Amino acid sequence: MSKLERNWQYAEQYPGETDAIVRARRLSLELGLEPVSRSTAAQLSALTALTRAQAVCEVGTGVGVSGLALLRYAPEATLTSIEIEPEHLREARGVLAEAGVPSSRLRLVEGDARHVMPRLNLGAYDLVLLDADPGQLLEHFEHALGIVRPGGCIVVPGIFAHGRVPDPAARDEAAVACRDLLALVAESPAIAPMLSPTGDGVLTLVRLDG
Ligand SMILES: C[S@@+](CC[C@H](N)C(=O)[O-])C[C@H]1O[C@@H](n2cnc3c(N)ncnc32)[C@H](O)[C@@H]1O
Repeated sequence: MSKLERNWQYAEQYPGETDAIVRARRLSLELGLEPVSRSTAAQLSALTALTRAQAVCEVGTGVGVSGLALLRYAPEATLTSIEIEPEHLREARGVLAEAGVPSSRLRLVEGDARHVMPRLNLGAYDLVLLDADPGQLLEHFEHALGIVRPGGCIVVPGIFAHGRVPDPAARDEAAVACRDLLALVAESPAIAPMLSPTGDGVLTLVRLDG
């Protein structure tokens, strides 16, 4: 194992998780879903604490690993979470209820994010997590940019598309979409981008004022 791989593995094993997140992670893997990694979950928890988040939006609920992480240190926050698969949303509802998250802090929306996001309030969210279909990433990003407040952030886990993005020979839909987003935000005067190798890559985009 190389030094970089050891660093990565250490960072992934470092964060402690609540019992509820551990249970959700197990369920998620049983259902064949890919939840955010441990270190990514820790970053999400810290980001909502850092931004003192009141309103968080998530695209791709899965069964709730990232949702629990987003709410972990944000006692004031409400989570709007969008999921296209009714079965995933049903499991997530159970996971979040069992974890003791009051229903008043949750808005779980069943539907395609491409149709749901345009109905959300503009500039109203402190943090928007995009963790759904990478092929639709650019479309989700355009909507996210509209609903995040200035100074808030958009977080995209899995931005390396299972390690294919850094491989120039990889030209599948997900890798191309991730590369296109990375190129777009690198040029944008409206965004401060931060790329981290956590998990399968986490791209954090701060929407600048103005
Ligand atoms: C990687 S999983 C999400 C994992 C979750 N964020 C977690 O950490 O537990 C991706 C989810 O996005 C959902 N999804 C895919 N396309 C979607 C869309 N257009 N709108 C809403 N949800 C979508 C899938 O059904 C799946 O549950």
